[in-house]
Amino acid sequence: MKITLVAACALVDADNRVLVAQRPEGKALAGLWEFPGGKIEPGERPEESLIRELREELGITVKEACLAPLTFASHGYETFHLLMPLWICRRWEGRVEALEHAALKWVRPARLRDLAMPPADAPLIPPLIDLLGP
Ligand SMILES: Nc1nc2c([nH]c(=O)n2[C@@H]2O[C@H](COP(=O)(O)OP(=O)(O)OP(=O)(O)O)[C@@H](O)[C@H]2O)c(=O)[nH]1
Repeated sequence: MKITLVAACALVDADNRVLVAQRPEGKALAGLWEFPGGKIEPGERPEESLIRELREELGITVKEACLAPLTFASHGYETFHLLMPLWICRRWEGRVEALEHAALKWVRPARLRDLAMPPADAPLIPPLIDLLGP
């Protein structure tokens, strides 16, 4: 089974809310809410790839020093196994915009449980609640 490496980020605002982004129509898992990020391309370090994805998807600039590793997801999908480290980030430049997603929203960590998210993401929620509160 092929392992796909994806770098993802929980952006956290001053009220300890987390940004989630809705996957657009036409893509796998369309309509589900995910953490911004994407596949790590050959030759890229994971942090570089995450910074690139945050710029492409949200239009923000993130410094590597502002990324802190939090946890990871390991999940077997039908055609690949996803290994997805999750960083958290509280500082960035610019204002988030849905450049590639259908919508964005800021949610309290405990409310992530009420959202339709990819199956890989469920184990990411408790560490976020532990860190940020409900
Ligand atoms: N960014 C992100 N991807 C996630 C999350 N959960 C999860 O299962 N994934 C999976 O990780 C992969 C992310 O790849 P991607 O976003 O770069 O690629 P994609 O499916 O849009 O397709 P692409 O091949 O056209 O780039 C997808 O298979 C996606 O379903 C998540 O919270 N954030």
